Amino acid sequence: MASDLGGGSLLLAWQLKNKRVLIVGGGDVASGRIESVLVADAFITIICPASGLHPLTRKYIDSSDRITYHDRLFAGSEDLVDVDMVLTAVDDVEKSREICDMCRALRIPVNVADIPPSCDFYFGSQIRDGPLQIMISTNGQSPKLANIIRKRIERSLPANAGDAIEKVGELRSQLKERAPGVGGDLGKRRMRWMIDVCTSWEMDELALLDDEMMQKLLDEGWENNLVPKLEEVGGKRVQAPAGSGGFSSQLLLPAIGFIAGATSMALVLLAPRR
Ligand SMILES: C[C@@]1(CC(=O)O)C2=NC(=C\c3[nH]c(c(CCC(=O)O)c3CC(=O)O)Cc3[nH]c(c(CC(=O)O)c3CCC(=O)O)/C=C3\N/C(=C\2)[C@@H](CCC(=O)O)[C@]3(C)CC(=O)O)/[C@H]1CCC(=O)O
Ligand SMILES: NC(=O)c1ccc[n+]([C@@H]2O[C@H](COP(=O)([O-])OP(=O)(O)OC[C@H]3O[C@@H](n4cnc5c(N)ncnc54)[C@H](O)[C@@H]3O)[C@@H](O)[C@H]2O)c1
Repeated sequence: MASDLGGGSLLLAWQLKNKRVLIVGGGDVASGRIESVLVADAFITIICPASGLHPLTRKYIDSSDRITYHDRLFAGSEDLVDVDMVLTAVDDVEKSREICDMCRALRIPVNVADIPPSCDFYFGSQIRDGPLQIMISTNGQSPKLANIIRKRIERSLPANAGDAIEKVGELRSQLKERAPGVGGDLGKRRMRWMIDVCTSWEMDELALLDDEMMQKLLDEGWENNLVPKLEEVGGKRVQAPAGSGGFSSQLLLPAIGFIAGATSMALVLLAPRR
């Protein structure tokens, strides 16, 4: 119901590839920002006196060709030219506010680590497993609880979710090459078939897909509008070690854990603000 909506933030997977991110500050918090931004394939400029660099920040500067480093204090709006995003993590509240005001005037999205009202977006506690990305946000209420909840969710995830997603991604792109086009009846059939594959195969089975199996799945499955089983495309289930409770319980327990993790995350994300 529309009247129940509000009080949250927009959750997105922001595509930063080859965009320019300015990080002001080089301490502990900045080093975490650098990692988050490098994962997203952006170009980074760091402005911070060398005396304030955290060892991790120094390591990133020395090892990444995506980072341009300036050994000085933030100089003013000339540092904001051609910048797509600004992250400040400095121990100087007045300077932080000043940088935020300049960014807002230039309409550059900005995050100020120590002043939530000066943030256009917040960071969150992150889980990454290949293409799987989970962010836990408490919408500014309790970063430490976000960190604790992340650890619980991490423990409950299926071991090979990242592999399964990668394989399904490959299958999807091969299917789109075989049956190209956007929208229309073909698009609907493509989506229906992908949904059927993902729901009728277990996560462990999807993680086993190789090129040959994908080819068979497309030749025999997609072309005939059906979903063959793992064995029918030449795959073999991995035998559970003796005494482990067998294959189905091996799959079932992580699945229950995942649903619990996802539910707890949803509860956190949807919890009303105080
Ligand atoms: C999730 C995480 C991501 C990351 O930074 O990468 C993150 N903070 C993390 C840790 C952490 N931060 C702080 C503590 C000390 C304990 C505590 O205060 O709880 C710890 C815990 C620790 O260090 O273990 C202190 C703190 N944080 C903020 C302020 C300013 C303020 O609130 O006024 C103060 C000083 C408060 C004061 O002076 O008292 C503000 C923000 N911190 C956010 C994110 C955004 C909201 C996230 C959300 O709503 O969930 C937001 C709003 C802005 C932003 O940073 O984007 C990362 C955990 C990653 C992980 O380990 O998994
Ligand atoms: N958002 C969060 O998760 C979070 C967590 C902990 C602390 N904080 C807050 O974030 C801020 C940064 O924390 P930190 O632990 O990285 O601090 P820090 O002291 O380790 O680092 C601050 C850095 O800013 C640099 N700096 C100061 N003024 C500058 C300027 N004008 N131009 C360029 N660089 C400048 C310093 O040289 C230093 O490298 C603090 O105010 C802290 O209270 C935020």
